[in-house]
Amino acid sequence: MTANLNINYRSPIPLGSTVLIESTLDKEEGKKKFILCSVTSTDGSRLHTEATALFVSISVSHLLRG
Ligand SMILES: CCCCCCCC/C=C\CCCCCCCC(=O)SCCNC(=O)CCNC(=O)[C@H](O)C(C)(C)COP(=O)(O)OP(=O)(O)OC[C@H]1O[C@@H](n2cnc3c(N)ncnc32)[C@H](O)[C@@H]1OP(=O)(O)O
Repeated sequence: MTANLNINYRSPIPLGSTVLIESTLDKEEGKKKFILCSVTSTDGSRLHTEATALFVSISVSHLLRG
């Protein structure tokens, strides 16, 4: 489940562009997973977007709690 999501838009992406999206697991602490993500031009020369996210593992009962 997404607990936190931060996105920095560094340069515009022209309509119709093909981009490269890379995401990596930065670290894991128990049920917390910290993810890094970037969107670049396909040759990697231009950074469009970078993001960090925290995902927390949950049980089905967490969803049912509402
Ligand atoms: C680079 C460009 C990016 C774009 C790339 C293009 C690709 C595009 C594709 C995709 C786009 C992205 C798509 C994302 C879209 C997201 C939409 C959704 O995901 S909709 C769901 C929204 N999320 C909720 O509704 C959760 C609501 N919150 C909850 O249910 C709970 O708060 C939950 C599950 C998050 C945690 O609750 P607990 O009861 O299980 O656990 P507790 O004890 O509160 O927290 C566990 C640990 O996590 C930390 N924690 C929790 N929330 C935190 C937070 N916000 N910041 C920091 N730490 C947090 C706590 O401090 C705790 O840490 P300690 O174990 O003590 O070390």
